[in-house]
Amino acid sequence: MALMAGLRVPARALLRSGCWLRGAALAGAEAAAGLGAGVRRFGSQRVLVEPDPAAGVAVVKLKSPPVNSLSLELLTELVISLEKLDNDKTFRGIVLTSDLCGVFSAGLDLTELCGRSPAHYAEYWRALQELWLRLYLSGLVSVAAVNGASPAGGCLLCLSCDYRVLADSPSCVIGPNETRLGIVAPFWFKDCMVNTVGHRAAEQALQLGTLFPPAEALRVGLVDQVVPEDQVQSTALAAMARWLAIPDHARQLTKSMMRKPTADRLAKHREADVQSFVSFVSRDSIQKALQTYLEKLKQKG
Ligand SMILES: CCCC/C=C\CC(=O)SCCNC(=O)CCNC(=O)[C@H](O)C(C)(C)COP(=O)(O)OP(=O)(O)OC[C@H]1O[C@@H](n2cnc3c(N)ncnc32)[C@H](O)[C@@H]1OP(=O)(O)O
Repeated sequence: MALMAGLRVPARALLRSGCWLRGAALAGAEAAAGLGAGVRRFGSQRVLVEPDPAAGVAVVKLKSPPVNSLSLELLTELVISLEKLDNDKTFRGIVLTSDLCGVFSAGLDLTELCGRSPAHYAEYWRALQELWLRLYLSGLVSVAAVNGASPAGGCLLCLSCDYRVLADSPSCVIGPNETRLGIVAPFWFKDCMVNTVGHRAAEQALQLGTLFPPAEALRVGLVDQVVPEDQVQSTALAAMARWLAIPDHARQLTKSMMRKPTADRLAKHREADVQSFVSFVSRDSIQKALQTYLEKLKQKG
């Protein structure tokens, strides 16, 4: 383990994909996009917010090493940041990205789903629902700058945004791989997939647990653009400018018209969905499958 700014970060996470070497190039790209030195950042331990008040845009960076897995803490901090931005009239759009190299988000934190109490599972699932509803229905324009792998819950975050830009790198796979872990995506994740790629492609990807490489993700419509790694954030900001050219009230009403029926399916039955998750994840067979998967991940490391 290496110690960095008070965080315990595995050395291999820092070395991943030549992160240190690429840091300078990415900082240059950020500066070119107007988000370099001098910008006052805020946020929390795991969510960094880089505001550009003049543009009305905030870049929201997940920074929960080693892989931005969606722990209860990360979910909670992200909800708080989004709520703040949603309620601040300075901002009209957010770019959601990762502060880590090579990983956007590893999806749900599997340690939250293994060996915990039913009460914990329920609290965790409520936090995930809350994040999804807030992001999916946000009045802000949301662009995902997907600069790393984005399986399962990571893919859900991207699908909840209005537009997706993915880095063109073999490690930047994205998709709903739940079935490969022996678990099942919730119906609202399925709905998001269907709304984005259509029923047939969603069904295949969900059943097979497909992780799409960038070209395939673009072909199927899971992402809107694939660009070189060092252009992900600047491309996301350029896309944002196009979306912000539309008057907010018209765009927001249209977004709500498109998305509210999907969100309402969950919003109206949240507690039943929590209970269904708790009883599913508490099953011995599911606990065993998740533990085996987690152990394999750890052995790989
Ligand atoms: C029940 C219904 C729920 C349905 C909804 C959503 C389901 C999910 O989201 S389940 C999670 C699915 N996610 C995955 O399958 C991704 C698993 N991770 C990976 O494939 C790789 O870690 C990844 C490609 C993201 C990054 O690869 P590397 O850069 O090579 O990192 P490592 O694999 O070495 O991992 C480092 C470290 O992190 C731990 N890890 C990874 N993913 C998770 C996770 N999702 N939850 C918890 N912990 C995770 C991994 O075990 C390593 O730990 P250490 O060995 O202790 O360092």
